[in-house]
Amino acid sequence: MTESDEKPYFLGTVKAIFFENPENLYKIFTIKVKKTNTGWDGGDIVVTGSFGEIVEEEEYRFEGEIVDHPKYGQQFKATTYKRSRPNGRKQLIAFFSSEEFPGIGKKKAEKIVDTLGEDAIDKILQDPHALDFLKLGEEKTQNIVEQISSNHQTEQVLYQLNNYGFGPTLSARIFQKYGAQTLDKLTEDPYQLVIDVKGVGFKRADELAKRLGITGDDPRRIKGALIQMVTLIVNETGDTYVDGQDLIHRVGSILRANSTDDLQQKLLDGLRNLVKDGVLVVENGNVYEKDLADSEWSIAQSLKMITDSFKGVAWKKKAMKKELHQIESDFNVKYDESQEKAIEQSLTAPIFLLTGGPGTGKTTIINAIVAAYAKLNDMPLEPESKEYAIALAAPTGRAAKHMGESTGLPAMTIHRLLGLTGTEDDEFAEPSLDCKLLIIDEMSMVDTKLFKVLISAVQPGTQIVLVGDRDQLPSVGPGQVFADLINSEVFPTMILKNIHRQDEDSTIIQLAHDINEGVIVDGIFENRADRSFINCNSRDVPHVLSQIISKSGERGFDIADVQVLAPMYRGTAGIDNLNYVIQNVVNPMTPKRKEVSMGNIKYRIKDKVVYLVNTPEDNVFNGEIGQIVGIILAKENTDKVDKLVIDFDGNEVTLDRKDWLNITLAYCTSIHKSQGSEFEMVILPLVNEESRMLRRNLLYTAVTRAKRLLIMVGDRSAFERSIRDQSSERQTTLKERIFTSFKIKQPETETESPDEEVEPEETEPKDYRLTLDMVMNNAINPMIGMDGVIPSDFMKEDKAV
Ligand SMILES: Nc1ncnc2c1ncn2[C@@H]1O[C@H](COP(=O)(O)OP(=O)(O)OP(=O)(O)O)[C@@H](O)[C@H]1O
Repeated sequence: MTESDEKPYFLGTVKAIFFENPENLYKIFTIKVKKTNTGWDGGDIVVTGSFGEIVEEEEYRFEGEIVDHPKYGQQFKATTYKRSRPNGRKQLIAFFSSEEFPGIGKKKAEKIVDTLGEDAIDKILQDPHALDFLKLGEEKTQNIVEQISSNHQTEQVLYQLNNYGFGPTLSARIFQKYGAQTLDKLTEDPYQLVIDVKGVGFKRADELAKRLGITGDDPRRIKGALIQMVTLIVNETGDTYVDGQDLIHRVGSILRANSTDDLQQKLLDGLRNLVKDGVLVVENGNVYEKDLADSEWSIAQSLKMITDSFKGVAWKKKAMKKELHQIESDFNVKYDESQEKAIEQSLTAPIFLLTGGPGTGKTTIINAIVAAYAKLNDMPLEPESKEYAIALAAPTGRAAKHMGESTGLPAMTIHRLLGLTGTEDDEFAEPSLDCKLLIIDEMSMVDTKLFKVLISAVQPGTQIVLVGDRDQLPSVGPGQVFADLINSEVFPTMILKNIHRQDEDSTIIQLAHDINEGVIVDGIFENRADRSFINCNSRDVPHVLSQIISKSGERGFDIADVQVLAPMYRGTAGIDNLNYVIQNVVNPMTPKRKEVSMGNIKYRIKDKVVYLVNTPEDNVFNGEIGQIVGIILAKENTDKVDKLVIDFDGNEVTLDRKDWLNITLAYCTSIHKSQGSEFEMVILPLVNEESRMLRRNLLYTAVTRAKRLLIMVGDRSAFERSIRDQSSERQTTLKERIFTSFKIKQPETETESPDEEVEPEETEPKDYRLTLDMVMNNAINPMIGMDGVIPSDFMKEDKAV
């Protein structure tokens, strides 16, 4: 279709930008066509692509291709673009006097063109002092020069990133990170991207490196592979460190293609340099991301500070006993022995841990603690009052809501409490909490990094109560903070065992407790009033689920109360397919309905969706479930953008298309995501194909989400396997950090004989672990971690290895 060998292009003036994603620079706008080689004669055309700054009413040249969008028809998908330089005196005067350059009116613009001529722009780009004659003052002149050159640079950089194969999102992130220096940084060391830019992995950096001629065992390549592998492994396993031997082995095999005999030595050198640069930490043969290593130390030290700064309580034990009796009478409850002890300990200890399965009274105890604390400390239980200093928080929006409802007091997500945004900015946040009593619910979901920020924010003298169920799934992010704190036995802890929920017909809670004990009871697959099991293979799961859901209405369940929980996204019985299937059963498309799509997902009014990020400004948080109540198409609103209106439990939020990546369908969600939420009816499909995921804590977590009805579907053996297989503990060193900070002698490990003096290793290293240890032991300052602040130049005294 082109008239010449030139790439297809359009030259035209931008009329209206009607979509703009600030995160990835993706834009959609129309242009008034001035010239093209495509033969297009359809008038204005819609242009899409990722662009730096695009100014309306300005002229650009776009290269790319015409595509046929299934819904919007023919558009021009631009891969590169260039702002047309204003041409001739008239255009140049209009350019300089435009709104882009405040302070320059028509007179001054004329003066610029008269003085610098028609190549004024080039002259300014080459010589930042070219405009000095205008005598606008240093700052103003500089602003104008920067504006002109930044337009110029952004275009160049994005063009080059596109050539390097980066899509719009990554290009934007890279550009935001390095700015004008992007191209220099990339050519110098493309692997630095792995460290600096989220979303760039080793493979991507490696492809770029290859184009730049960096291959084989180049130290930069080794460094990139090491750092990426550590991140990959900790996120995959949930451990806070990686075994050094394993790391060297795995990285070695990635780089194998060009391996040389001394690759191993080079890997160790690479590791040492990363330690020197403060990116990784090595200790006892284990390799940590610096941030995770620091977080563990920081947690331990904060806990110690909180413990040390607690000066005891101002009231007598007798007063507490009396108050508890009063509360029992007010709440009409008689606490059992362990519950009573839990309340007493939480009121008298600086840090108290409370764990228990469903129905053991955790919420009941939180209520008692709050009431007793307020009374004993003469604090009004009125959040508006100046003296009120209790903070209640949980890791998810739903859990926080539950906490708020059951206490009648304000409760919020930990992110909100700390003023975190859930974005990369949080890395630099240093929040401070001014409460006197802090209670965290669903503590098992809190990961190492979040707990570090939370506990660092606590001020001396604050009392802390951490509540959760240690047998549930651990946090999504690395670490198992709650389990580690309990296992350390450093803090007073109560494990609640008695089930108090009084419902005669309820067998779900007992089932959950049996599962937790690893007991495969005879009755598990028998039908009861509140639970049943349907045996079928994975192929039949979608069909069986459709049937159950169609009939759930007859049993009095609204679809909002029915939640399907599954372990994995892929597969016939996976979350993605089940969402698709269920949506077509409960909310099918009909010819007159509105429907919008994002990727493979279609959205209709009434669809159940889940929010995937934290947006405190809209009061919606990760994991919250809502319903689509409105679809406003681009042509129906002045913003010219498709919008979804979603009702999150009374909080209506409007999401522009660019934000739709923050939601997904929620008829079926992952068991991991369901933590901290409860549902009237839970349908739980488990099949043998998911064997990699099937563990006791997964099944236990899923079953404990069901309040009134639980329907288990799938392979009987998949359920049995889940009950039998306990997940292995995550590897962390938080407990050891706590022991060190609290100066507690570490228990001897099993391999060491307590009677024998361990002789220092004198033989030649036999394996990677010893080599690594030797290398690193020479390199590491013996004070490493002792104060939680590891100086970045601690390798300065480094000896040659
Ligand atoms: N000592 C008690 N005597 C009588 N009833 C109790 C007692 N403790 C708790 N309960 C009741 O048992 C039920 C479960 O208690 P609660 O909700 O506090 O448990 P939980 O551990 O928070 O459970 P879940 O995690 O499932 O929410 C509630 O109805 C509560 O009123």
